[in-house]
Amino acid sequence: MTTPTKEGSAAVQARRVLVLNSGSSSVKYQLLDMENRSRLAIGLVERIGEETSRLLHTPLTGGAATRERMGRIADHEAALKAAAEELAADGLGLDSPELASIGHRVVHGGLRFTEPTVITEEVLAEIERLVPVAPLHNPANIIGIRTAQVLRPDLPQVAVFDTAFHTTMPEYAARYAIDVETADAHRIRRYGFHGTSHAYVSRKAAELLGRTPEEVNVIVLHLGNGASASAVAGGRCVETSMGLTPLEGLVMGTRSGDIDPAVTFHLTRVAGMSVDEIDVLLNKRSGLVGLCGDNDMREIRRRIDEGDERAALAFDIYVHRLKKYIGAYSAVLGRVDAVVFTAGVGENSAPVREAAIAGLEEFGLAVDAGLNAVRSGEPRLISPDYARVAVAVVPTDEELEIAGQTFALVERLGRTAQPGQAEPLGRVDN
Ligand SMILES: Nc1ncnc2c1ncn2[C@@H]1O[C@H](COP(=O)(O)OP(=O)(O)O)[C@@H](O)[C@H]1O
Ligand SMILES: CC(=O)OP(=O)(O)O
Ligand SMILES: [Mg+2]
Repeated sequence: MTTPTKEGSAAVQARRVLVLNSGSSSVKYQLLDMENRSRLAIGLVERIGEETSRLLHTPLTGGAATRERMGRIADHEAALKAAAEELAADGLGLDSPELASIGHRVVHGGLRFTEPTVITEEVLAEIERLVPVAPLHNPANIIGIRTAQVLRPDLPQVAVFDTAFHTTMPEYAARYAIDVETADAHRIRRYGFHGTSHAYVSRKAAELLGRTPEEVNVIVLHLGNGASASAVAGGRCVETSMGLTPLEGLVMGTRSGDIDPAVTFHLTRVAGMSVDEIDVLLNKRSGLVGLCGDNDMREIRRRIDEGDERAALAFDIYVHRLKKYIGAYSAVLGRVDAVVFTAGVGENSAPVREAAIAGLEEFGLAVDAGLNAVRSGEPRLISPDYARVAVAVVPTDEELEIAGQTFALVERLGRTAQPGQAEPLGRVDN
């Protein structure tokens, strides 16, 4: 993209993309140069709204060190403004004519958004409409977008949706077996999340195997604080574990994953809990934290090493659920070329990977202890040569993927726009 300078004379190449990943209480951001797909700066604002907010900012050019700001950052708007100040202090301010676009991770896009989308008022209204099915995520995404629009009203803002990759799921995988009229009236179905990660990781896994994405069937296990599994056949998602909301499926840091839905009626009737209380219970006080009081796998492993039985049981429940999904998705795919671990737990916890694959030799799966113990930021195989199915660790990079999709879209639109017609960018609706 070419952007006029402030003087309106010579033009500079706008090749930078700022990526914003706004979570319920945090904002992660990265500024990337898409000329060579390199990072210029990365940062994180956490515990937004608390007295103990913290901003960590790392410039990646010029060798400067990480900077830390402690103390209350009231809301997502303040967080983003603080991040913009840090970037400006490194000479990477958002007012730069080199900035081509701001790419936003948006968690719930329903069925409508299957591609990266330039954000218009109408697109924002749709993201807003989906708040009830992504209450922890979409509101934060909306504030991130609104604040970025104020900071750079002239730039196209692009939404990249967690749900987009999963829209290829066949109807029989996406539809719940409940009354069709009720489901359709309220758009109740499996949407799936973490799609940007599942897409990126499944593609990288094919590369690791020396094949094209079209040639391989893979099971991706995205194990972060939120966790989800997906079955990807020939580059297309055919099944995933998260559902209408990011609550279903695997055991997560604070979310229960699969339970009998009748647990909710039961709690209403016998414990007198309200719907909102049950929502908090299942989303924030369940999963690993509900089982043992900790949601960080490092801490859980440390406690297990000290003989803590609650931590050991939480670990076993977490791994048992993973194993069930590996088995189920092996059946769904018929032939599996690779099982791939990614995100914080998947990339770093050798004990989780070992335990999840243990006993699956009949499925052609095995882990080599030596390879599994290697720590690396690179995609790598951890299965022995004799194993029929590869087991791999592939670090995810949602920000790079969002930046790539954002930049490709604004470049495409920049090319199709007529000279002097830059303005309609903001109204493109796809
Ligand atoms: N070295 C490690 N060993 C084991 N688990 C780790 C390690 N580093 C991070 N984790 C796990 O990864 C989780 C965070 O994963 P991440 O993908 O960053 O989550 P999110 O993006 O959802 O915030 C932590 O809560 C912790 O359980
Ligand atoms: C959708 C989801 O669960 O996201 P995260 O893992 O970032 O909470
Ligand atoms: Mg994540």
